[in-house]
Amino acid sequence: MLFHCAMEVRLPPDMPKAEADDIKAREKAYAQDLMRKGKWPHIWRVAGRYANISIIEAADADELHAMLSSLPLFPYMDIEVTPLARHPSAI
Ligand SMILES: O=C(O)CC1=CCC(=O)O1
Repeated sequence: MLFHCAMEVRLPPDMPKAEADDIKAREKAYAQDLMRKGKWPHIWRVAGRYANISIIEAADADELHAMLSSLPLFPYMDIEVTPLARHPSAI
């Protein structure tokens, strides 16, 4: 099933740049691995904010939570999840 995930990143302003750069690099590698596997088909930057809108494929909420909570940035993100169902007008 598909989940709409709105992620807002809030890194502590006093986090050393090297630490922030390392977390961001690990986040990118982890996310791109899921994208290559087809589990993360969309990610869009929210213009003007350190935030993204993503569509993530997971069997259920438990799998989604496992994926999201493994993100290196997870401790520094607010994530709002909306489960998506097929719209009856979709073709
Ligand atoms: O930069 C972000 O929006 C946070 C993020 C989530 C997955 C990713 O690669 O970056």
